[in-house]
Amino acid sequence: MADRSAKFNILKLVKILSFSLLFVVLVCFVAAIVRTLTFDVNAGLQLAHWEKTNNIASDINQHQRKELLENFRVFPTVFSSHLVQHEVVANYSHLFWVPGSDLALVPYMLLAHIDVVPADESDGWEAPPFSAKEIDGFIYGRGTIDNKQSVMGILQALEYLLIRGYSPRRGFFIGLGHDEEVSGFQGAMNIVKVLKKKGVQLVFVLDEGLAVLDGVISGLQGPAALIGVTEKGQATVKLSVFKAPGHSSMPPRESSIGILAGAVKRLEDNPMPMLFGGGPDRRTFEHLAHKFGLPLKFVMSNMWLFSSLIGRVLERRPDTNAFVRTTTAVTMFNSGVKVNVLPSLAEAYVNMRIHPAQSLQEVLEFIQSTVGDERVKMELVNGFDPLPVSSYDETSFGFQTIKKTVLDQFPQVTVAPGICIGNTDSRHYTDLAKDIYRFAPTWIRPGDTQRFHGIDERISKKNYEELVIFYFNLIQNCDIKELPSPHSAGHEL
Ligand SMILES: CCCCCCCC/C=C\CCCCCCCC(=O)N[C@@H](CC(N)=O)C(=O)O
Ligand SMILES: [Zn+2]
Ligand SMILES: [Zn+2]
Repeated sequence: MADRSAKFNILKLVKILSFSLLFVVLVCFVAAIVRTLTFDVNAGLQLAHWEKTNNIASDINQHQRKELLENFRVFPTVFSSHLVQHEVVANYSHLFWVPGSDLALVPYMLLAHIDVVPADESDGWEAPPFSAKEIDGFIYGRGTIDNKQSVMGILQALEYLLIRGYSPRRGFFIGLGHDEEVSGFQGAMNIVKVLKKKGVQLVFVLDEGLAVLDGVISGLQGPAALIGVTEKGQATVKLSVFKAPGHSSMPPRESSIGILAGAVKRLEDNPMPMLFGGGPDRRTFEHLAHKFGLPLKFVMSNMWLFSSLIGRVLERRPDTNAFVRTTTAVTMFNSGVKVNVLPSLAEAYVNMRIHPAQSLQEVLEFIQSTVGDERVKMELVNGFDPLPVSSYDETSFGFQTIKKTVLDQFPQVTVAPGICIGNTDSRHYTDLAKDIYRFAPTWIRPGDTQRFHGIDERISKKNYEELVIFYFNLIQNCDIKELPSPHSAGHEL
């Protein structure tokens, strides 16, 4: 009898538990649906009352459109205006200072770099890489999207503003580095030294980096302007194996090349863990969530449940994979001088880009344990941690002013914070500015991400003009004394 009653009680308990579980699942499901329908972390300041400082119209007439392309190198007004101070730093880099009329306003700084990575026409370019040849409305050439578009865009915008009688209320600096592609140790670092000596502090810095992605994020309706609020860290590690040299007719069981190749293969076969979901990468997708159709909108609005699923999808393509983990790239491999000599030394360079959720130290430990062979020596050539995350809330002057400028010009775009997957000169500016952003409105469409440091780097004439207008408007927008209050959104009668 007691047995039957115990059995009955257990059955009852199981029933109650099942119902409770079902109830909890149901509540979660309803909450997730409600969240999907209402989720929009990106409503922002767009409806607020912005002080109007962009009083000079940005129209470019037919004559100027022609001149804009012809005068690709010439900015006579910038270099002759009494408003602009210019100095050459470290022999080749340029620093400009345009003082503002209101000394109480903290200046900002625009950055770009004039150097480029090498390019070889024989790699298969459609046009010679230093010809700036125009094909179907695109200018082909090394540097057109990394980063001459910003160098020229900033200077051309300033040229137009000065011609049209502009003088800023908020002062600003322009820094054009000459060695960004080899880490900016001369250009950016010396510009920073000059500014530090003058005691300069900046309200924000805007450098190259992310872009307007159009059709690059699968499922997103419309283009996304991702503003880099941090950038990945980097570790360049040299791996080397020494072995006694000798005659190739009497080889040992393992050569220095073979041992090193095994180490490199282990690194490629064991990617660093997928880390999507903990930091600014998650915020990117939360900002974009309302621009996905169902069922993706449901997924993006409920990152607490689906972040690992999103990460798994993003890791499938090299450009989006870079967003979700520390990447491993073997970029150089050297050994051997003659076909019948066993080489004593084999060397390989591994370039890792460190996700914001990891540190340089963790990455070095990972390489060591993955290589797992004492014969392979490891040397850190250059490395640094991921950069601090800049502000992107509604009180963030730099982020909101850049966002407004983007949205005024491209209303169809959704703006979101992002992680810059490459490195920039701006990483040397952390002592001068708390807020550093990496963005230019360069339009990147499917297939374009491979053009960075690759073949057929190009920019459309239309996009170049848009860049000029962007900087033209941004400079004027920065003249506001402060951001509007988020509560000033217009409801008055
Ligand atoms: C879900 C988001 C997907 C993100 C897709 C990636 C979009 C790609 C857009 C822009 C490409 C990023 C290029 C960043 C600029 C890199 C500048 C550069 O090349 N820097 C050198 C500097 C150096 N030597 O350290 C670098 O190697 O990083
Ligand atoms: Zn660059
Ligand atoms: Zn580059």
